[in-house]
Amino acid sequence: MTARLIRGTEIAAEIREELAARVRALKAQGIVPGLATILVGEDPASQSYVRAKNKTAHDLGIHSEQHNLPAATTEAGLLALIAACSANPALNGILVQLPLPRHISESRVLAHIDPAKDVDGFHPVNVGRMLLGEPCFLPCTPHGIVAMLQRSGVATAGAEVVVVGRSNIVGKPVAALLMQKGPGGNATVTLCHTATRDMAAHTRRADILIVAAGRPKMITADMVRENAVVIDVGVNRIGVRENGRAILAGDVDFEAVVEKAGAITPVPGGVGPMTITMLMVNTVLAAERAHGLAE
Ligand SMILES: Nc1nc(=O)c2c([nH]1)NC[C@@H]1CN(c3ccc(C(=O)N[C@@H](CCC(=O)O)C(=O)O)cc3)C=[N+]21
Ligand SMILES: [Mg+2]
Repeated sequence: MTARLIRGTEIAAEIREELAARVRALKAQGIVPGLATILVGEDPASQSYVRAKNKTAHDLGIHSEQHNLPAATTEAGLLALIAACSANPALNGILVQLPLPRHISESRVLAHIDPAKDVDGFHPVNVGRMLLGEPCFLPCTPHGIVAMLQRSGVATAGAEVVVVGRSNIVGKPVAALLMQKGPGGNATVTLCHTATRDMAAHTRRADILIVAAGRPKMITADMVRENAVVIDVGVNRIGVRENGRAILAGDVDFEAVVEKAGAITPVPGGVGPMTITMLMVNTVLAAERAHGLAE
């Protein structure tokens, strides 16, 4: 049997519809949620992600401003812009697109964002609160994955979840969310990485396999349990079409794994659109919190 497709595009659209109602409720009180995106340099993939974020914000009626800085921007210059955005009451959310140029310290930059406006959930205070299960901004991709599982009826309680990849923006936080006590959590989580011995022995035991390794098609069918739920976080540009658009591949060998899994996310149209939508969720939540309308 071919796996059921978990369509991020559709789930994200459903969430955005609910969000639009919250934006309307805020506007009825004279509140317009505001998002600042900051991009340093001219990486084409980063440019297209940031454009997509601003467009989605605009479509939802969220005020958004895009700051494009040259690659040669100094760290001090970037910190000054972040301080200005942090002090601007019209802005509820600040997103600094990663990766940053090598001469800028990502950790210093992320720690400079007001935690109350850290809609990416990357500030150390939000990372700590997430681990403690306290109110915070959840990082967008992990939050999107949990929302996607919940809305497609995949039970996580008691499930064997295997995460491949230990990045700060996906692997570590998605493992933390799924092991948390409560709805959307309660899973038994294993995290694999480049030093894991016999990775396939772990992945084959997974009821839910989440792959965020950044290696195109690394998960082959023999590594997947029959009827497993497979969440593919990879967005690898593996070539260019004649029309100039990138050819994308996930970290999962989709054509083979779709025949073995019970459910699978496509690339594109899977986790990616969820990531952008959860950023909007956090921006609206930030606006609600700023006006005492949410915890
Ligand atoms: N501060 C920060 N926050 C981020 O959330 C962040 C970041 N930096 N740096 C890079 C990663 C990557 N990321 C993606 C967002 C959307 C898609 C997405 O929408 N992908 C489409 C395909 C889009 C395409 O054609 O490339 C899809 O999968 O359907 C992918 C990847 C956010 N990131
Ligand atoms: Mg099957």
